[in-house]
Amino acid sequence: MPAPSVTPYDALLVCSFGGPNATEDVVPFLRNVVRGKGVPEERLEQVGEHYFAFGGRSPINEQNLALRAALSGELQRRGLDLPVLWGNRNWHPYTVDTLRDAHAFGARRIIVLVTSAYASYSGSRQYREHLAAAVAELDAETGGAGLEIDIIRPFFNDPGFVDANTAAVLRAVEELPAGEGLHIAYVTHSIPDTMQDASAVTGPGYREQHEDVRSVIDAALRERGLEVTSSLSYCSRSGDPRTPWLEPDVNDHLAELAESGVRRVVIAPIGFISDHMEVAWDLDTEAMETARELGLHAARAATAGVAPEFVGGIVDLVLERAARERGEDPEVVVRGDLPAFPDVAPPGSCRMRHGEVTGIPVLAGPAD
Ligand SMILES: CC1=C(CCC(=O)O)c2cc3nc(cc4[nH]c(cc5[nH]c(cc1n2)c(C)c5CCC(=O)O)c(CCC(=O)O)c4C)C(CCC(=O)O)=C3C
Ligand SMILES: [Fe+2]
Repeated sequence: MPAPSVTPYDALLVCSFGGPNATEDVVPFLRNVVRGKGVPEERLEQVGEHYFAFGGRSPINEQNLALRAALSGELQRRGLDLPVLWGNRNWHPYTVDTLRDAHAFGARRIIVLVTSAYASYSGSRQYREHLAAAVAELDAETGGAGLEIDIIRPFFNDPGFVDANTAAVLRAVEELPAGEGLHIAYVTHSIPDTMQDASAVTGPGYREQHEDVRSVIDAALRERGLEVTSSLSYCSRSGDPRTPWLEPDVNDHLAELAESGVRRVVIAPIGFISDHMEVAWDLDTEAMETARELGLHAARAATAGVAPEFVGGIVDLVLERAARERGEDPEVVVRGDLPAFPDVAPPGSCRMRHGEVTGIPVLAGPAD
């Protein structure tokens, strides 16, 4: 077996959503996020209040810095020489600025970790539109920067991600008092039904990807003798209230669970990789309060964050892709029943945003 190598890459870019750092950032950040999206003003004001309640500061930036440091540490531990960079879609440091610096320092070929585990318009195609725009902007500035960018495939079924989530659910179960009626409420970000349908055109859809992870974690719990029931519900719905989004909402769902005799519940945010605002507000603040009001014992499972399994899995994915780019045929390991997503998805996948087909240029990459 050849020695692990990051060739042909010059850098790993962590490409994330971004979030405000201070009160005065909140409104311009939100404007960036919803530009052209038709999110009603009342919803924006509501979400603004969530950020203001946290002093105008999203936890997401510190979490991405921690992830960058953990990835750097793991690469160094394995003797791999690959700088790790960070850039965002919606707030500083913007991807284009990070890429401009990387290019000035001589980077030409960059592998990108998009910080969404699941493929859908929001979690994959939109990042590819964003990266294409950044590369085009640099090309225009430099008369052809010649940056080549590859994106790591969606990693929802990567052993590192799944194992980190399994371990987190097990720890959360231990926080609950002993007793009957244990339910694992897996939670993810809701998306419009049209976005769900589009995610399922060329491969397993967004919901189906989550169902796959749910069944792997359930099986791991049962293997340890835990009797559980489980479900998938959704948080953070946005948009026009008349537009259908994936349901049930986690709060409504908790009420149904309490009604049906569930007494102990683990809220497992498998849709998110860190405890950013959706988790801190929609789950830790709102859903946990709902659970308390319903008299449920509830514990929130940790997100993957910088769990060693997760970080190690991402480095494995970098090595896997690098090997393929060198023309080798590396082993590909997944958990669950779904296959690994292709490096470059078939044309037409995840095209639908809110019912309209987007005509925005994209980089070749996962989910299209
Ligand atoms: C699937 C999905 C993920 C999960 C995958 C992933 O992890 O990436 C995700 C993550 C995130 N979403 C985030 C923030 C926001 N998302 C919004 C709006 C929207 N999200 C959507 C989908 C998703 N979003 C959609 C379909 C919309 C409607 C508008 C549109 O079509 O795009 C809005 C506008 C206000 C509102 O209406 O909520 C905000 C502020 C943050 C940062 C949090 C922080 O600051 O800590 C993160 C990580
Ligand atoms: Fe979002």
